[in-house]
Amino acid sequence: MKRTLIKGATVLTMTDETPFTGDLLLDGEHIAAIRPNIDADADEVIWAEGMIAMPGLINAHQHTPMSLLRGFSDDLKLMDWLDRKMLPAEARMTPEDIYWGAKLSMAEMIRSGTTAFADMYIHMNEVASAVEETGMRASLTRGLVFVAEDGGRRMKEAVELIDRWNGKADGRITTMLGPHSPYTCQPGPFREVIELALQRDIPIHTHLAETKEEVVRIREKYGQTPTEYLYHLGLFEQTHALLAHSVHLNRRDIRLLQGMRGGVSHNPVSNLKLGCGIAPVPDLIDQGITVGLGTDGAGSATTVDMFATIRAATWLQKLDYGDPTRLPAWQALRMATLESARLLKLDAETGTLEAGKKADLILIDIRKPHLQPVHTIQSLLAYGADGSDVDTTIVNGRILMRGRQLLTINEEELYRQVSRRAKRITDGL
Ligand SMILES: CSC[C@H]1O[C@@H](n2cnc3c(O)ncnc32)[C@H](O)[C@@H]1O
Ligand SMILES: [Zn+2]
Repeated sequence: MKRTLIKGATVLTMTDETPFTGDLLLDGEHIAAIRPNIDADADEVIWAEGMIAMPGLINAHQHTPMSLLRGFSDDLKLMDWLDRKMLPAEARMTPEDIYWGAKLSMAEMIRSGTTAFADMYIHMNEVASAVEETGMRASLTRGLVFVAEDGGRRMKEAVELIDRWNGKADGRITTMLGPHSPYTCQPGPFREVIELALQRDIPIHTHLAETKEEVVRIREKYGQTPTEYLYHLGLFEQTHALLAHSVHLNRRDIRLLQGMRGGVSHNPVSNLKLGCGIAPVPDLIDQGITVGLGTDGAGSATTVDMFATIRAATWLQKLDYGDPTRLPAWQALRMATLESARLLKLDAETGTLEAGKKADLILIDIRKPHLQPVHTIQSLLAYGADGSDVDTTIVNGRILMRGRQLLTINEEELYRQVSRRAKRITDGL
């Protein structure tokens, strides 16, 4: 097993707010030790003076292949964007397109310090292959829309994905079930998915209350809010549910989520760009609900840089409340690490730097004008850093990027493939 020694970093474990100067010893997939000074034999030594070592960021809501649709359709309302632009483009995507789109997202994520993500899309076998090759950690979900109308094909694919990939790629791949949303999944199929999730102990990944239009649609159809709809289907009783967005929740909705397993992925950049609204993040946290951070797909958010997401999350709450004490830097960083890990059920393995946990970590180069001088590390990370400040990305003890060179992805070939495929998919739409 390979041993890697990282020397002289400013270590922010994310277990508490106090950084220290020290070393990390990685033994195979795990962190073997973290302390001020480690003298040990290692196969590789990384000299990390001037760098912050912290847990890799965890993107709790992605649609990785949508990077092929980045910039294809902007400045539309969600339902128009989805129905008129995304769905027709997705109908043209081949499994190979999905593979290259997913890889493009993974290149961007590794480059900007993300080590794990939750993904929901179609042709997920190809996404899984890309995860296996790039070395990232992921929780994968076959998105389920209108399953009552396809003779069981999508449900079959969802189950096949779980059977084929759960626990694979050295345990880096886990799986979920993905009823897309209250407005695309009718009560019968949604209930079936919940039962299956319970039988097989698989978490559920879904979208909830993203727009006002969704709230109106669900009220017209079922006489309930989207949250009440999912509550009455039994989603929050026993399943671990990852709820993307949860922007339009009233007080009663928030009470219905109290005590749930799982929690909410807040996706501020996507919400801002689609004009969806501001999620009630402080109220959710006050009620003890886990809130992590995600980007959503690049088709809506344009960027999947989690540093941009952290910054947007804090600014949005400060603006919304007219109060700069809301969602401070430390809390936003915790959302992007440990809280997101909880949403993916990966908090025993990642989300903080601790001996015994998986070696998923990043080194951020702060020898740059916009990251000096250093008063408070968490302030620099949340308000000043960009993904491009990440120097090194390590997942499961394997170095995926070093000195900003990707080691598991051929970028030249990647850009050739995606530009050709993106043109074909969107031509004339
Ligand atoms: C069936 S796979 C997932 C499905 O979700 C669509 N999608 C991407 N972003 C969003 C969003 O913000 N809200 C709702 N649906 C979204 C994507 O285009 C796929 O069709
Ligand atoms: Zn989404």
